[in-house]
Amino acid sequence: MTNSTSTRVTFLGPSASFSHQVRKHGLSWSYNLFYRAPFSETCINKKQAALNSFGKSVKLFPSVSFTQAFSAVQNDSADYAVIPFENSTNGSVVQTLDLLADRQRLYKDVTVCGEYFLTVHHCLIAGKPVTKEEYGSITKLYTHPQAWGQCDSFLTKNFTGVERQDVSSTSKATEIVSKDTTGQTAAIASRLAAENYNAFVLEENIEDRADNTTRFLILRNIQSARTANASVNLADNGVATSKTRKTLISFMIEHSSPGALADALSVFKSHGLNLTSINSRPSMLRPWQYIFFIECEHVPNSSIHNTLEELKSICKSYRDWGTWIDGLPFPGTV
Ligand SMILES: O=C(O)C(=O)C[C@]1(C(=O)O)C=C[C@@H](O)C=C1
Repeated sequence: MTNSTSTRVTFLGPSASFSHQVRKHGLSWSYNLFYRAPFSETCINKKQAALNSFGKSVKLFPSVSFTQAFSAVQNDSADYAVIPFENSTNGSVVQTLDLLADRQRLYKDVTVCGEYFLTVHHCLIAGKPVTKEEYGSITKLYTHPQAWGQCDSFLTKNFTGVERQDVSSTSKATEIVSKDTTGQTAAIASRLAAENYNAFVLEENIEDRADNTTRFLILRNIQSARTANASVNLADNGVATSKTRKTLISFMIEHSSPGALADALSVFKSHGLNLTSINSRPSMLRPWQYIFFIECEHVPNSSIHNTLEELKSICKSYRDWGTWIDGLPFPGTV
């Protein structure tokens, strides 16, 4: 697929999805991933230097689904995958949580090694110019399921009762509507996607909130020697050392035991660890049993290992998804 000297990064395709833009805009995640002490502190462009020090060029390739991106990391055909985890307006990306639940143990070597926050601005896009007065001619809308909830007010105001078609990505939605010159279909996607598929932006910034932001996780294969140096290196003495770390774990508890979840959570409390997210998905073993996902933040070189060992000892099943450098530029901001 690509030559072995390039770093292979997969994203939700086709071109110009938001996942793709993480890599286009987001050298900073590669900065966090690839930052290693050996390169010169005097480099003018440290981000580029980080990439150079990694010694590889980056080859991007699209996956048709998040499932395919997870598989690409597991079977070592991608070094990294960029996967949306949560959106500040619409909440958790359930498809991603279901892959992280990994009920069939298909992704046993997949681990999280970084994160990236992308401000997401949506546009209404069509294959021909349509004025606001003509919106009534649009009978079908296309986008990724996550985007509907991010543009709810706009859709309620302008497109109540109009058919909605889920598609695999916002860029796919744009590709579809770009071929329709009747003015009867429209997509919700980025301006970049409209430009990429020569489609028309009918309206910009249709998201409910101007601060609409999606957090993406960066995945790698824990067995891969190709990316071993890119995992969060807790021994580094560079910029990265001072930044907060995040750790994601998934676990199941004994559901019939009263207080089992409270016991699990109190492990974090007793070690003074702040939880930054908590999610659950059905276990699929029995109705009303859940897999829980917890993220906590901690300072470098903290006793996180002891905390996790304690948690593991009281859980029915347990998985450590990895530790990475907090991607927020400043606490509480994006
Ligand atoms: O469809 C895309 O463009 C994606 O990258 C997926 C995705 C998501 O699943 O959250 C990413 C960012 C936006 O929140 C909307 C869609």
